[in-house]
Amino acid sequence: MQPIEEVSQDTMAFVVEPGGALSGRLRVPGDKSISHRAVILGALAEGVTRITGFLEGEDTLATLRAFRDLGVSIEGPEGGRVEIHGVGMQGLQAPEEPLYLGNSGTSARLLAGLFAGQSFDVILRGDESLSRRPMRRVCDPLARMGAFIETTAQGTPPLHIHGRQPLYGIEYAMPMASAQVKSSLLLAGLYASGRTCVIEPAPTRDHTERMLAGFGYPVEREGAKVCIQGGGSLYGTVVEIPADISSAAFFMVGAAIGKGSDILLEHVGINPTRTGIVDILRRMGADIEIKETGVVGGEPVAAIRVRASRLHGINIPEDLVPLAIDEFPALFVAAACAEGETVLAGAGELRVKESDRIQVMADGLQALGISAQPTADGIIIQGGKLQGGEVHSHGDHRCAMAFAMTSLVAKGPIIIRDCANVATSFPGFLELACGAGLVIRSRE
Ligand SMILES: O=C(O)C1=C[C@@H](OP(=O)(O)O)[C@@H](O)[C@H](O)C1
Ligand SMILES: C=C(OP(=O)(O)O)C(=O)O
Repeated sequence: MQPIEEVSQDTMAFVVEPGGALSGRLRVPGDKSISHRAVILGALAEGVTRITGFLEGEDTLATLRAFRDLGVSIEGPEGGRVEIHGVGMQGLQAPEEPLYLGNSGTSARLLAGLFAGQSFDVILRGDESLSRRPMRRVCDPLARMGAFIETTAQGTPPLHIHGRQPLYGIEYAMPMASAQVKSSLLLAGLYASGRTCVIEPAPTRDHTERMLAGFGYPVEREGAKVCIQGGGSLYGTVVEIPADISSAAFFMVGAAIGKGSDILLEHVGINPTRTGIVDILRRMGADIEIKETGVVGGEPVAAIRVRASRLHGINIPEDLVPLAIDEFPALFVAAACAEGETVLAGAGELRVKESDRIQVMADGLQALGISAQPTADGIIIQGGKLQGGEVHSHGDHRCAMAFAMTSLVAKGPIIIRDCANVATSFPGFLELACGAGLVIRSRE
């Protein structure tokens, strides 16, 4: 295995030229959340799991590498295909070294839950950004289940997860709407005695629950409460992963704002816990057509057509926030191009993602001449004319790709700094964006 580059190469910039329009048919890479879960459950299953559409991005490759380091035999990925020879619930082996998870919060939080129930110790580490992400949100409830996990004094990684701790099922009402926290506890719950129940303050993505069922593990849902009984088994299966709506989101926004644009995004996952972007853009006046084309791996998929239209500012309903949580950098760009004011509140979680996405986007939009006022848990954006200029993504993949879309309406060239992490969720973004009509190149 190649040595892993632990210090991010923060030198890569995108340069985008003004103008252009998006057109054609695009298929963005596989869903990141579903790809992580397919590897995790495939590794724990009895028998072989065959995955297609796997996201070959750095985040999901970090999860895959972690299981190889725990003795799981995994073939691929090659063209999105991965074959996992599951070792069963008790078959993971102690890793020789700490596991390096790069930029991936999902890997750190989900694996913390899973490893809490093992018979060996594991240390989880990450890059600069992951080393700042809050982990008490999983470590505290896991401790209530009997886990023993050490963090830094700030509650951040590295995480030292001590094995050989008997776990007990609990009922936990999450203080924040987080699919990572829910999934972490459910994975620990597989190893706990009794029932583990998680209550959500608002619906969050439910890929873990759907996929557990797909691997033959019963999951009960009663309203906002999801429960599993520990001690069962998972069975290898076939998992077809749809294109990631969070990656499609950049092109949805680009097509909505770019004069003359008309694109068709193919085979996109439209799980209702992920489609907040569609609801919000439609409320802003976007022209979006959705043609459901089937269900793959327990997830609904669709072709999404977006044509340019005049957008107007809105007050974003708070109940849509968890359903569009990763799409706000792109939505802020839509708001910057809309007529009037867009107000977002109840989205404090954006401040603890790969970057403080409220501040980073506000700074960037201001640098491009837009009035963007951060608040404690949101932002107020006045639509206006975007100028050219220089913005900084602070190593945040979603901010980098969102800023790239501003070129469709900007008056001058834009330099976006620190874009290497785009590969964490969207390998091939530059080529796909170029092919669709964005005038974009990278610069070292
Ligand atoms: O469970 C998941 O796969 C994810 C859940 C969300 O995080 P939170 O659980 O922190 O909201 C999201 O932002 C992240 O990109 C992926
Ligand atoms: C927040 C994200 O991912 P993670 O939490 O896995 O780093 C994201 O991809 O936008």
